[in-house]
Amino acid sequence: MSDPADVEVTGLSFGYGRGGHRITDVSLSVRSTEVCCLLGPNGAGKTTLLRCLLGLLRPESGSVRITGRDIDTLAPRELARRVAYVPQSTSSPFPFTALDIAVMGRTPHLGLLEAPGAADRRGALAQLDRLGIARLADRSFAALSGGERQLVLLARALVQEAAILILDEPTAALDYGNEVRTLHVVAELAREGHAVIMTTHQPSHALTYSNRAVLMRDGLVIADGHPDDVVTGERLSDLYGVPVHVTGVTLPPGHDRREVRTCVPIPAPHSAPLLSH
Ligand SMILES: Nc1ncnc2c1ncn2[C@@H]1O[C@H](COP(=O)(O)OP(=O)(O)OP(=O)(O)O)[C@@H](O)[C@H]1O
Repeated sequence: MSDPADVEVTGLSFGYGRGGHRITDVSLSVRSTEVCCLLGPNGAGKTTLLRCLLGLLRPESGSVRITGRDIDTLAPRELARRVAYVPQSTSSPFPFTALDIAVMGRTPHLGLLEAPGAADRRGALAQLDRLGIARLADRSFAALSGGERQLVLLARALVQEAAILILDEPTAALDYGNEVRTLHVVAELAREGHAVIMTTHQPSHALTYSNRAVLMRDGLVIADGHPDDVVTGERLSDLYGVPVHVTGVTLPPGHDRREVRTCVPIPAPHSAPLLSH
């Protein structure tokens, strides 16, 4: 028998009360070294699925196994050593610095009343540095921009040293440079052996940085496979209801990869480019 998948979801269904929105019969397994991008329109159920994977929502039926263990058998600290989560956005009413927030990622590794020590703070600083934000270490978390906060929360997740990373739109608030740098780190983490599940509204993220894409609509998984097979112009056009073209772009010589694929919207018929003044 092969090793258990890092995350194995089988026949999972969940609904927000009677007549509320639902996800239905979702099965998904994501293994070490995979970056799995969850794509789908607003309200498709992506965050709901992530919250079920984290044990924050209790499914009506089906199971979630984390590194071979049923999630219901894992105590919160055990779960936190296995899975780190970066939510869409968070603030803090308390006067924590960015470094304080990042150090909180050590909590599942500390004793009950143990405070983080110098080594924990050094480790957290190293992760802030990996994401290019060491300069923010002593700034108040509450006073950071949305994008800066997002990077600090990602640093906290890295400090947690969990094998599984669950990222809800991790680049939504980032400028272009930070978006690309963050996705490079995500791909690097998968190469190091992590399993990453991330939601995104950018199909190009799946095409360029992931090796697995899952498309969701109305609470159902409608496609699951390698991004080259799943993230096609036809599928995206159907999923988002707008015409989209997926194409390969040849990179200049000197790069590891010769081609990356990306997607572009097809302009409305008879639309000329806008004139510049
Ligand atoms: N706490 C809640 N109570 C009731 N309904 C909810 C709750 N949270 C989400 N929903 C509904 O469930 C559906 C799926 O929401 P979810 O946040 O999972 O979608 P999503 O795919 O992550 O969307 P987005 O891309 O906009 O973040 C939505 O219609 C939403 O209104």
